[in-house]
Amino acid sequence: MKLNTKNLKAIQDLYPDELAHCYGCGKMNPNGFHLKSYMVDNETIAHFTPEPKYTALPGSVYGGLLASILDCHGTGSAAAFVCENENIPLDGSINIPIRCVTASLKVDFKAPTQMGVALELKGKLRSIEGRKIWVDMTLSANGTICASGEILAIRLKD
Ligand SMILES: CCCCCCCCCC(=O)SCCNC(=O)CCNC(=O)[C@H](O)C(C)(C)COP(=O)(O)OP(=O)(O)OC[C@H]1O[C@@H](n2cnc3c(N)ncnc32)[C@H](O)[C@@H]1OP(=O)(O)O
Repeated sequence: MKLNTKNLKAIQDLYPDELAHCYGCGKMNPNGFHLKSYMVDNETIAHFTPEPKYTALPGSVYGGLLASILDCHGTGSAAAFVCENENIPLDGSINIPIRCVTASLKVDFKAPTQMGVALELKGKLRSIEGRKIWVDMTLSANGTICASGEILAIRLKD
């Protein structure tokens, strides 16, 4: 189902400009994917429609692309969950002061991912332990979960 983002701020758009050059999600990278993740009811959600050049077998999406967008959805989700935990607003009133990078990313490919449709990524917080944030993710096409992922994101020191 299409997410109405009219009154929502993308987590990645709250990164300060100097930290927004990531190929997967940075708003300052003119050649990147510009993945945008949103916090909705204690879970994170993003939609992304791959271009046909990211083909694996004809009609299905290349797994490396799926891992890339799960990576960026995961770090964005981790930052957002820390913000929620620390009552830092995600409404765009400030840039978020939390920076998280990927230490570990696991992806299980469960079914071929159909090309030509909007993929839906969801993230749920598993736990926060000090600087370590674990997020569980799914990636669906047409309502079918095609991949699941788990990320360990590390909050960078100030
Ligand atoms: C500024 C970012 C803005 C947003 C950009 C979007 C990012 C998009 C997603 C990406 O592609 S990020 C790029 C890919 N990732 C990297 O390049 C990270 C490379 N690794 C590092 O820079 C460091 O290893 C890292 C910052 C993750 C950790 O180094 P630190 O010196 O800050 O911490 P430390 O090594 O003490 O680890 C902190 C904790 O995490 C644990 N840890 C670190 N790496 C781990 C690992 N791989 N598996 C399991 N645990 C791990 C480590 O054991 C420790 O646990 P404890 O606190 O319990 O002792």
